[in-house]
Amino acid sequence: MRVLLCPDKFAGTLPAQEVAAAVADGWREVAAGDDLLIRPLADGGPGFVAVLAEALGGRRLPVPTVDPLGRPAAGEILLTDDGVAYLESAQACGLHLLTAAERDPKATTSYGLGLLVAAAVEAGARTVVVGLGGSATNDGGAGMLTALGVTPLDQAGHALPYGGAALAAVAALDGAPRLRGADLVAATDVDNPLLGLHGASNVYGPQKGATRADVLLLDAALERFAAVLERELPGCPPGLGALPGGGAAGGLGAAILALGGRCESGIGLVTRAIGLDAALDRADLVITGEGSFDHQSLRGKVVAGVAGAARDRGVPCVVLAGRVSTGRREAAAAGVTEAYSLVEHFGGEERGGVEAAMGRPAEGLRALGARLARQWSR
Ligand SMILES: Nc1ncnc2c1ncn2[C@@H]1O[C@H](COP(=O)(O)OP(=O)(O)OP(=O)(O)O)[C@@H](O)[C@H]1O
Ligand SMILES: O=C(O)[C@H](O)CO
Repeated sequence: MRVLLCPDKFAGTLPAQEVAAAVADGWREVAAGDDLLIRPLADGGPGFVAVLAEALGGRRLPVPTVDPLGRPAAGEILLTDDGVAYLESAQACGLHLLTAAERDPKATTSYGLGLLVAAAVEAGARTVVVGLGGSATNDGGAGMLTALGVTPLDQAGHALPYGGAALAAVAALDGAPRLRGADLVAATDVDNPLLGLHGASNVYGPQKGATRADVLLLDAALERFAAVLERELPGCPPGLGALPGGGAAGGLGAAILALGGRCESGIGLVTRAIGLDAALDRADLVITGEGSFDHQSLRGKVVAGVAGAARDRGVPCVVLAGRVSTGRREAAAAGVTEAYSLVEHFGGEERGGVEAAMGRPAEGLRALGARLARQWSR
């Protein structure tokens, strides 16, 4: 039997590779002879580089960088033989790098991502693919641009402080981007535009700590910044504020577009790179999953995408998640055959299941892997 294991991360508890490895361990305890295809997934957010490194090979280069508050952070670039560098915004801008009290998109900066891009260019990359998502920043990529040699200035010609709020005073740019002709690609987790009701500040600002008043201020500041980028960067497309993907990672998508780059779907890029379609064609059972399997998952691109693709091929698809809150019927309509939760596995919410699920996720996934093998292996 051929089983395809292609989970997303369990945000906050386990990276996608460890989810897949734990389920595989459990399955093999019961049915060692089965053929397990392990293809962890990512959508541009945390884990993008690690997932691609496993699938593509190449050289992993550690690069010291800074976090959204300017403190040292560990970054990494994946360099492949064909001159493509892959890096991820979450390593420098990630929400997971801050405590809840530190979250403030008025002040957080994407400067650290600029250091990673600069290092990729320095290492000779001809194309730099930047995974976007899971960020704590809403600075329209202003910090990244600064690290690449383009400094936002106020009316008096002074460099602006870091953070999204300062862009309310942006009037001009100084300098030219140091990219040595490299092409930029944003691999985005969402296709929201930079501005407006569906834009970065309104939709993702609150999860980064923005109040209602902050959201209004940040959206207006980004509008002003977009006008400056359009006016001063020769490669910037018109109508920057409305372009799909521009609102990913607090407007980093728009900054990459402004530098003459393009945006594409992160999960689309990852599934192509790892050959997911071919793996699905060969599978007798698909196991996917994520931290929280909820109504958002059914509209999202990772788990819903896998389940839909499995259904199209008539292959059963099982979801394993930390918690499950979808109805059976709506999950079935999306192509999900069965869904299991770690919280239930550990006895349910009333019996300490949440603490156990959060504290010992790999143990629970191993047990669920064994249970699925007992049920499905033939
Ligand atoms: N081991 C676990 N046990 C129980 N719940 C978990 C576990 N790991 C993660 N979660 C829950 O899942 C949530 C994260 O959901 P998930 O992994 O689906 O990502 P997300 O936040 O929806 O981000 P994305 O949009 O990138 O998928 C956490 O906030 C937590 O509530
Ligand atoms: O980082 C963010 O702002 C969200 O994940 C959307 O890209």
